[in-house]
Amino acid sequence: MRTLGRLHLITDTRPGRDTLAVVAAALRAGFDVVQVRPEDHVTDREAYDLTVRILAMCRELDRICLVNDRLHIALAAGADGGHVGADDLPVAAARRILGPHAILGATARNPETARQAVADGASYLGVGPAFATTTKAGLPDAIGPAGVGAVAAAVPVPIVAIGGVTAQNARQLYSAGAHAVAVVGAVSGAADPYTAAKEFLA
Ligand SMILES: Cc1ncc(COP(=O)(O)OP(=O)(O)O)c(N)n1
Ligand SMILES: Cc1nc(C(=O)O)sc1CCOP(=O)(O)O
Ligand SMILES: [Mg+2]
Repeated sequence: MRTLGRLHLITDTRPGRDTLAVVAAALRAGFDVVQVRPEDHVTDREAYDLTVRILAMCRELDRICLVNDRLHIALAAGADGGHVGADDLPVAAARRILGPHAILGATARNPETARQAVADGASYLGVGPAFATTTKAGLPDAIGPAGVGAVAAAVPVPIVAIGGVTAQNARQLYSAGAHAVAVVGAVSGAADPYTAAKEFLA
């Protein structure tokens, strides 16, 4: 299995966002991983086409490409793995589908669910919301760097902190034990996504 990078871009396909241009800018700036996260209303065909295009961009620069929720699309496109949360396939089922070598991320918000996800086959955990965010509705309260750190201390797999992450607060999350951060709005919503992505590298 490939080493998981420390900067993950999650795609933003909301109206008004230029998804592919943002992905290109983040990859050019040095982001290591792109997670394709189609909106729920997007058809499988559209999600597949988006994944194929983003996967090609990742392959060109030898970066990792994951697919959120829709593991059949990850497999069909030949992506490196997928990510599941509480409303998706259970982690053990996701592992069976993806096979033993794929990267499989699972959302965990506390040490107990984190340990279970790892026992079930997760190779990394998405942990959050680290800070308040408006990108996704219905999330629980932010757990802060301390909450991220508590999960990191409980499991032996890499922790990817998510939710409200900016170039300014990312350091707190790495210091708390996160291996990586995952970002939507701080790059996608920036007037200049390339410069915004570069700020994370600094
Ligand atoms: C790295 C990472 N962490 C958490 C999530 C959230 O996954 P999930 O809880 O399944 O919510 P959706 O993204 O599917 O709305 C993630 N995608 N990536
Ligand atoms: C998709 C998602 N999942 C989260 C979780 O905590 O599970 S937070 C989130 C959105 C992250 O977007 P932004 O970087 O703009 O805050
Ligand atoms: Mg999900």
